[in-house]
Amino acid sequence: MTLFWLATSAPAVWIVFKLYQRAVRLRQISDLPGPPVVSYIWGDIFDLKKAPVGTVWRTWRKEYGPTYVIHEPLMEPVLVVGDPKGASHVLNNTSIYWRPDIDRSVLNLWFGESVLCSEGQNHAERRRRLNPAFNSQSIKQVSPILFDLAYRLEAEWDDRLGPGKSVVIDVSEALHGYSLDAISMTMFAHSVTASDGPNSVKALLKNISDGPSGEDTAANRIAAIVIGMCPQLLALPNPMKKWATMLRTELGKIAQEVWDIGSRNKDVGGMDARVLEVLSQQSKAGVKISKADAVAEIIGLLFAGSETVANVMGEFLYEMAFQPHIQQTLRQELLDFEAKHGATPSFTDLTASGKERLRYLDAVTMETLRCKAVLMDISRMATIEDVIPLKTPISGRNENYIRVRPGQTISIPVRDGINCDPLIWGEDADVFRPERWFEPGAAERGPGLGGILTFGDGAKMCVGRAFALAEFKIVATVLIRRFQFSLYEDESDIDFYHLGGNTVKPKVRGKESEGVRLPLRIQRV
Ligand code: HEM
Repeated sequence: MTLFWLATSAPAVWIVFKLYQRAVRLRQISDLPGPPVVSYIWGDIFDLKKAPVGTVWRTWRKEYGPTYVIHEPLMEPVLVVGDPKGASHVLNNTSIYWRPDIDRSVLNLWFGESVLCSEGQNHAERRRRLNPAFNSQSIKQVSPILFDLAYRLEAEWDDRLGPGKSVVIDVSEALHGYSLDAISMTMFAHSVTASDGPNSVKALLKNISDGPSGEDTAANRIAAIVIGMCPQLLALPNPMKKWATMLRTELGKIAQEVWDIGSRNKDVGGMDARVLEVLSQQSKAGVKISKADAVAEIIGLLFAGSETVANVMGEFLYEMAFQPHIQQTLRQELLDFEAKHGATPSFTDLTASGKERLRYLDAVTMETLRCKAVLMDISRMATIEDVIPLKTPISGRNENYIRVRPGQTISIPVRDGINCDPLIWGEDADVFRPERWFEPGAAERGPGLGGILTFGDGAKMCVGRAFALAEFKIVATVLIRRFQFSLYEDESDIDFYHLGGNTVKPKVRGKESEGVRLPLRIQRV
């Protein structure tokens, strides 16, 4: 009887305890400004996710200032810290602020135990192991592969053009293929696009990045709420798990194969294996790296390193089509370089600093990263009580700090947030204007690398940032030098949405149900 009573009442006690903790957190920040609650059951989050980029977050920042509160389902409060000093505090105190439990559980389900879902000492060790694969020397070594892939893309689009004057291409799909091969052929000596099987890895990754829970139905919302309260339930059968299992099986096969080959060979068929190389070197030096560990890192890197870069490059091309004068100025800089040096820019030219640098390309790159950050926000959860210092006092409170309780979720808005805050970037913060990077002190204005939070900040700052920058500049210079991009008259209105794996992706306005697409008209220069 006692056992029966315990078994039936334990879940109820657990739910009451969780709700009590929530009420305490809510009370702590309940007098903060923020949008009126649209629904006590669903909170603000579902509507927020459906809104096109550039709408809701911006309105809230204008109305409530940089620090305010919004709500997840069942009134779970989320503290939005769009204050640069507060954001730095949160991102740089990794012992206090962890990635939220639900994020880590989902990442673990998708990839296994990797750098993306680890914390503390475990995270620091995993990070130390990966860092050498992504340093500048390593990226220089693999840059010829990145150039080859960019020329391959150029040739493919040239073929599509044929004898015609112009052609409309969905650039988002092509760029996805480029970025997947870029990471797999340089870090794992494997071409993902060449190995398209029945469960194509490219399609699987795309499924995950587009969001397994796709449709906004009441059933999916309830499932999200229950899983959010108890991430362990992700272990039960669910559509996300089905995809994750497929992804891990397919990528796992590749990862195991490349791990075996990579630990013996350095260079495989014109490809490289920088990650495998650094992991196996350390393994031989006595650092404990199991095959399962290596496989999880490989899957995680393929995911984190492909769709992010593809999306940012897609948005760059769209902006160039939207602002032809910026496209032309960039092209002219590249043509002038070629005329002066008798060759197109090499990797060294693209990464040069000081007088030697390609000044406008650098400015366009930084402005793209600032305005087109692929992550809407970075989430953290306080593990202990803490006080977050703020630069701008909270509206109506006149205090330049905020006290948070353990378990408090914090959202640091990046896109439409700190990266485009008028208090940091001036009244035209929302405008894509590369020239702002010629102004003195531009790179020190905000928190994070180069004054922007696109790659995060602190110990969890993006490990692949230099690699991503190299890919971006190589593709941008090869394509802009060769093609002119313009808006496709029939489908020129593109909206960007926060989708799937937390990244921003394009959809044609009025044809949203057709999924992620970015059609652009392309002509030879
Ligand atoms: C433009 C492209 C990219 C953007 C905007 C981007 C953005 C980010 C951001 C904001 C974070 C920090 C997340 C957090 O603090 O919770 C991050 C982490 C990470 N990124 Fe990237 N990323 C890009 C490209 C890449 C590439 C090319 C790779 C790998 C080749 C990569 C691998 C990772 C990994 C492994 C982490 C986790 C780092 C850690 O936890 O220590 N990313 N990225």
